[in-house]
Parts: sequence; structure tokens; C-alpha cells
Amino acid sequence: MPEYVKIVEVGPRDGLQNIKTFVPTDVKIELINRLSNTGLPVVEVTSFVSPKWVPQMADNADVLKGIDKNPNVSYPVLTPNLKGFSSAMEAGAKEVAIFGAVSETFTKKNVNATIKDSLESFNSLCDEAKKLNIKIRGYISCVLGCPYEGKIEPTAVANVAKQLIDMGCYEISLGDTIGVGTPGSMAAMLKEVTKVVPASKLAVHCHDTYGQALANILTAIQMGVSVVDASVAGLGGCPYAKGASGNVATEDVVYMLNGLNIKTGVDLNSVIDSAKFITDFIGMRPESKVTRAIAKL
Ligand SMILES: CC(C)(COP(=O)([O-])OP(=O)([O-])OC[C@H]1O[C@@H](n2cnc3c(N)ncnc32)[C@H](O)[C@@H]1OP(=O)([O-])[O-])[C@@H](O)C(=O)NCCC(=O)NCCSC(=O)C[C@@](C)(O)CC(=O)[O-]
Repeated sequence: MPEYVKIVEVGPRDGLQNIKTFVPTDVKIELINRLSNTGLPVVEVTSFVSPKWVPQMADNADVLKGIDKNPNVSYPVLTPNLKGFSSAMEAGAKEVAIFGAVSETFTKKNVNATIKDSLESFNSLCDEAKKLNIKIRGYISCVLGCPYEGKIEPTAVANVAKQLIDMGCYEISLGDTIGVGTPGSMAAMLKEVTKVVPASKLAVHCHDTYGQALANILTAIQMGVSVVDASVAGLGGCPYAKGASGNVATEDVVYMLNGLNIKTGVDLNSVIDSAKFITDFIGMRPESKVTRAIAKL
């Protein structure tokens, strides 16, 4: 087991992107500022995607420019293409994330391209990013199952992961986009992917649709993965993945890792306060069982 696990907070982006009512820019900024003071090392801020496709992220530049940048925190943003990349650069991004998938149908629905074309487009984006010394994180969606195509072969995940690493991604986040994985399928997928990309360059990004996220994360950690994506209050879901529900809650991941004596640097109570802040605003109960138990909600 690792001594330290890096938690990548995706709530302000993945958590909010699927919420239909527009969350005002100042609320997004306040959420990110609060999360930045919890000890989280990475807070994904927003996406520079088409506002027609994801209206909730239309204020991307204002959010990125408006937050108080904590020098101990990285603030990546999603960029689907060169247009998004150049807007992200204008707004001062220092790290970007590209997002591929292993399912043709999902890729068409999510970025309106084939897998091949989307990877070619990401390759051009990576060339630009490397010229500017911008760090690039790579996502792969549907690694344990696709809402449209069902079962996904681990070798297909390994193939895309290798291509993203070769493009210059420093880390690949493996997304169980619709939360259908189990410790069994997670282990089988990681066994294949680690043949071509070392576990030290992998992260897991688990949605909790079937209640398997913590078990899947523990499996990944036991196999050498030490980066875990999570979303405050368990908010989240890709708008282009039918049936996607929230990400694993950051509070639940921190609680589990605390119990394993694995350091995260994250203060659980501060994350719970951030979870209450955003769920009070949205008018929902936090999905996190830890927050519900501790805050008696
Ligand atoms: C990729 C596109 C843009 C293609 O969308 P398209 O419609 O094929 O794009 P296009 O190139 O034909 O352009 C159409 C219009 O969009 C504009 N446009 C084009 N690009 C941009 C941009 N970057 N920013 C702003 N505007 C843009 C472009 O200028 C044009 O404007 P118009 O002339 O009609 O006024 C679109 O499909 C898109 O934005 N998709 C993003 C979908 C998305 O954000 N999904 C959620 C994130 S992925 C996820 O959640 C999964 C993850 C990462 O969490 C991991 C997991 O859980 O699996």
C-alpha cells in the first residue's frame, strides 16, 4: 500500500457540469477557494468546451481568472480541442486535461468525433501544450463499461492509455464513467493497462452508480495506483453518458484513506464544510455517506 495518495478534486468541473440550473460564477469561485484551503493538492476548475454542449461551464474563463490561486494547489482545466486550449491559455491555465474514450459511440456523443479523429486532435493540442510547457493530464472514459456499447475490453483501454502517454500526458485518469465496474473488472483492466503504462502514471476516476466506487478504488490502490479522482459531496456525472451518476465523494475517500493510515494531506472536516456549502446552494442532500453521518444530514 502507498504511504500517500494524491486526491484530485473534480467537483467544480465534473460535479457541476451536469447540473441543469446555472450555478452563478461567484458560487463556483467560492467553492474552489474553499476546496483550495482543505489541503487538496489538485482542484479541477472548469472546462473550455463548447457552451452549447455544456452550458454550465460557459463561465470558464471568469471562474479560472476569479479564483484565489493557492501556490500549493494545481488547477487543471478540460480542453477538448485547440480552440478550447487557446481560450484556456488566455485565461491563464497552467495545466490542461484532454479526454478520450474507448467506445466509438460515447466518443461521438461526447466530442462529436471518432476515437481516431479525437486522438489526432488531442495530439495537435499536446504539441502546442508541450511548446508552452503546459502540463497535460489524460482521461479515458468508459474503461469498465460503456452506456451504449456495454462491455469494454481491457486491451482497448491499454491501447488508448499508451497513445495518451506517448502524446505527453504525465498521468492517465481511468474513468468508470457510469460506475458499473467491480473490484474484479477493475483488477482485470489494471492488469492489462499496467503492461504498457506503469501504475505510478495512473489515476482512477470512479463514479458510484452501483455503490462499488470505494471498493474499486481500494483495489486500484492495492495494485499500486496512488492518484484518486473524487468529487466533493459526491456530485457529478458526464452529461453525454446515459445513466451516469455522481463521482465517489471526496469525503468518503478521505475517510477510507484515513482509516488505512494513508496520508492525503486533506482535512476531512474542511471538505465536509465545502460539501455543505455547495449542496445547500444547489438544494440537495450530499451524496457522501461520511458527510451525512458526521454532519447529521
Ligand atoms: C468538442 C466539441 C466542441 C465538438 O463540437 P462540434 O459541434 O463538433 O464542434 P465544431 O468544431 O463543429 O464547432 C461548433 C461550434 O462550437 C464552437 N466551439 C468548438 N470548440 C469550442 C470550444 N472548445 N469552446 C467554445 N466553443 C467551441 C465553434 O466555434 C462553433 O461555434 P459556432 O460557429 O457554431 O458559433 C463538443 O463536442 C464539446 O464541447 N464537447 C464537450 C463535451 C463535454 O464537456 N463532456 C463532459 C466532459 S468529459 C467527462 O465528463 C468524462 C470525464 C472526463 O469526467 C471522465 C469520466 O467520468 O469518464
